[in-house]
Amino acid sequence: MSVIEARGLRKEFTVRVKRSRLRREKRVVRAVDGVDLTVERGEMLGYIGPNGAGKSTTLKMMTGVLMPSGGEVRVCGYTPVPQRTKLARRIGVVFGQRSQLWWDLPLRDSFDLLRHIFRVPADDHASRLRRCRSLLDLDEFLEIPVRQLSLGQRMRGELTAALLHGPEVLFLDEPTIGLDVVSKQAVRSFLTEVGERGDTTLVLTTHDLADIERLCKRLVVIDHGRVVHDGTIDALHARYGSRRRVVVDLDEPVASFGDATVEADGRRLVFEVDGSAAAVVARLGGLPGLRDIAILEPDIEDVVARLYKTATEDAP
Ligand SMILES: Nc1ncnc2c1ncn2[C@@H]1O[C@H](COP(=O)(O)OP(=O)(O)OP(=O)(O)O)[C@@H](O)[C@H]1O
Repeated sequence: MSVIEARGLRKEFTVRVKRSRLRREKRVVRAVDGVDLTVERGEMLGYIGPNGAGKSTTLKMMTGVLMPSGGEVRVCGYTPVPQRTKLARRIGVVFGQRSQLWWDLPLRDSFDLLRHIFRVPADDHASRLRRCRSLLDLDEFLEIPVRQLSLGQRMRGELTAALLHGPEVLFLDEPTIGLDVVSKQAVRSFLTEVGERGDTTLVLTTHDLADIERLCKRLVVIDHGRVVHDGTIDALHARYGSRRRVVVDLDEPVASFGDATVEADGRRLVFEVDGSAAAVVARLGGLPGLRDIAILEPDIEDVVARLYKTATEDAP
């Protein structure tokens, strides 16, 4: 069953652009330009795109913060803006740059207030909070006012706050932005656990592609407000002909070796292979001074960079 349905979803902003000292012109920015999207229950969807592509605007329309200029969107069966209050009970939202917590209150008090606002039965609240406390290590800062928390601690608090009422869909806009590696890992492991239970749909925007690789099977790429890819990460690699690389380091330089690219003054050979690297490795036996061999999987950063570049070149 689909929990999100968008058809021809559009959002335009009218902005005033300074043309000269006295002249200002109105310009229409098409932030989201006809997005079609269906998301099924339990999916973990990565929604990515370059800066200004329209990701946050899409999420804002899906969560009832912004009214679409055109098209349709339904989330959990509701039309987000007019049915915002009902929708709020069914979704959780984490916007990395904004907080849903009470700045001056200890984290625990924010959680209690949310329980009352969403009228969550005490047992459900307690069991969800217990789970978040253990998975996100909240105990050491539960009693500290939110304004004194580090970014990583606050983000763990935000995730908890977004989940305490048991939402069906969790919207996450840049949830790992600015976090150190340990906090990033904590957030990713937590979201993996949430996703694997299968009852919460995750929609995640991020510029950190490691988040996507770790969490999302399906990737939707948007550019200039339009969807330019919708499919698995593997499909993206296949579309852009990503290949594995065998990198061979040598003690002595060589001028050439078969179809390898020679780098580092002849001390490094790089082979590109489709599928198994065994045949390349077998050919290396006769090479003198073989120091090291590494097999590198296709890099999602490279593929996505190519995709953004192509999409920008094709844009109207
Ligand atoms: N309130 C607004 N008024 C005018 N223009 C806006 C407004 N909000 C967004 N835009 C414009 O709409 C476009 C899409 O912005 P949006 O924030 O959705 O992009 P994004 O993909 O989330 O970008 P980023 O990765 O940089 O956060 C941009 O050109 C932006 O300048």
